[in-house]
Amino acid sequence: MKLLEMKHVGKSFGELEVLKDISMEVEEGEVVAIIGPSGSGKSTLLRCATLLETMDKGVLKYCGEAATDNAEREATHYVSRQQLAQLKNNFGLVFQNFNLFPHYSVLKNVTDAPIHVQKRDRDEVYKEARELLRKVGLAEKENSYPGQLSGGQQQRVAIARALAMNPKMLFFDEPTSALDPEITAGILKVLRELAQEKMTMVIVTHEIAFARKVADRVIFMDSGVIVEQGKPEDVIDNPDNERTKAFLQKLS
Ligand SMILES: Nc1ncnc2c1ncn2[C@@H]1O[C@H](COP(=O)(O)OP(=O)(O)OP(=O)(O)O)[C@@H](O)[C@H]1O
Repeated sequence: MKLLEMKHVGKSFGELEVLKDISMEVEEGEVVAIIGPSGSGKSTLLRCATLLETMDKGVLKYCGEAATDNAEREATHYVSRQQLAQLKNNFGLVFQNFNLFPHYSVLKNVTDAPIHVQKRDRDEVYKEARELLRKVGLAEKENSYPGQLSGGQQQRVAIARALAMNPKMLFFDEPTSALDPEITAGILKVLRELAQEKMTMVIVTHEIAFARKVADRVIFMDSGVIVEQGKPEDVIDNPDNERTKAFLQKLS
């Protein structure tokens, strides 16, 4: 089953055309890494996929259900606000800067939205949240505040918080770029465990080694288009396209 479909997506900021006729799909259970040079449109694509940015053109679907009501390639109209809120329940988001509530404890950061937004049973949410904190290796930290944690620990709280909403898929925007390599390994471990449990994930990353280790499929973007995509061993180790080759060579 396709959890995410984007067809012929276009997005400009003023004169700057940032996404040019992008089409991509994500299958249930797949881990997709999006790589590419700075300014190639990776974050904008992720922001369009997660309804943080409106597209100018194109179709967006979650689990076959349209978030846009337009015909392909015509101006985009999103479904109603209420439907949008429901569609947002399909996915969780993890950002580079963690976005935790500084005045909430770790446990409250994880439980707040399931209780107050999803209106789920309090006891059940607390039980699940403690299990999630154990899973990301932070069981001992439930009463700490974000400011008392390292960057890597904060990022693991952010992952637990996203998982607490029971999403069908998780989107990550540069989850490790604020972290040093040793701490990145801890995040990689958590993501690999999630991948083993068949959590569907889309990860925008600058880190090619990270993409290679975690992704089933790598998408290389340049200047607002998808230039090449496939298995990490093909796209990263054996790219077909000259632009991909040039990008990877520059990094090595
Ligand atoms: N809200 C905005 N208003 C105007 N221009 C924007 C906005 N958001 C992004 N851009 C521009 O769109 C282009 C693509 O940005 P985007 O952040 O999607 O690239 P990226 O591939 O994620 O880059 P990076 O790897 O540096 O994060 C850049 O030129 C950026 O300056």
